[in-house]
Amino acid sequence: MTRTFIVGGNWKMNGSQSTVKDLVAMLNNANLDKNVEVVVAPPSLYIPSVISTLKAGEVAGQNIYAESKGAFTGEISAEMLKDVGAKWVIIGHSERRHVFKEDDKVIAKKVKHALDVGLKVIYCVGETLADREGNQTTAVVFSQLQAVASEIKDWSNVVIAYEPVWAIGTGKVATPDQAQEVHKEIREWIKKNVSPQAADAIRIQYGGSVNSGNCKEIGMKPDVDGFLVGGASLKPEFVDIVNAQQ
Ligand SMILES: O=C[C@H](O)COP(=O)(O)O
Repeated sequence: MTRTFIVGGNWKMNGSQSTVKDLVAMLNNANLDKNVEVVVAPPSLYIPSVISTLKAGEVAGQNIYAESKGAFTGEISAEMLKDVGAKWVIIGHSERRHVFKEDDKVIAKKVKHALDVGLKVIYCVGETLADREGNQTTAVVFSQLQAVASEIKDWSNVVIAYEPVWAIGTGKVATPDQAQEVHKEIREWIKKNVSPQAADAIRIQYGGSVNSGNCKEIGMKPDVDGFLVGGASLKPEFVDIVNAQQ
């Protein structure tokens, strides 16, 4: 099966009204590869303005809370994202896991809730440097997948982002072979634990220090179906990353 390449730009907690406007204009004016799906995740406050101005792709939230509404100061819900027109949400990002101490249980609950509400999910998994050095990469990634598999059966609206924690924001990108090896293991896991059809269809992005210089080689690997880009998604080189498959 041909999987549509998908490139996400996670803007994290960066930008201002003016830089967000500039980024949207840059994307709208770029000649982006029509065969690549583009999703950008602005900070929540800027989501409505990006939705109303971006022509070049769809919009994601960077996080949600697992409940629909209520006394959860500071949080936003999947329903709210849906209400303002977002199509996607990123869940389980390494910064949510490590800075905000979200565990697999709450993350899995968020994935289920987002899918129930009708959002598509970019579900992030990945090992720390200590995990990798202790040969625990697949054990960690599989347990992150299992947590979600305990909550959902249908993975058709899920994209998996494999983001080794040691590669995020560090400039230490995984080699194409390292990325391929884990992506292949993830696909095998989906085959065994969900279904062969799901394994064939699911898209697996690589994230962690992706830039215009390294994306082509990683993107050529057979089990790499896109990227989740942080730092470089705030720069003009994001266009080169989207267009790297041409
Ligand atoms: O969500 C994106 C990842 O955390 C990657 O960030 P980075 O490209 O700045 O390393």
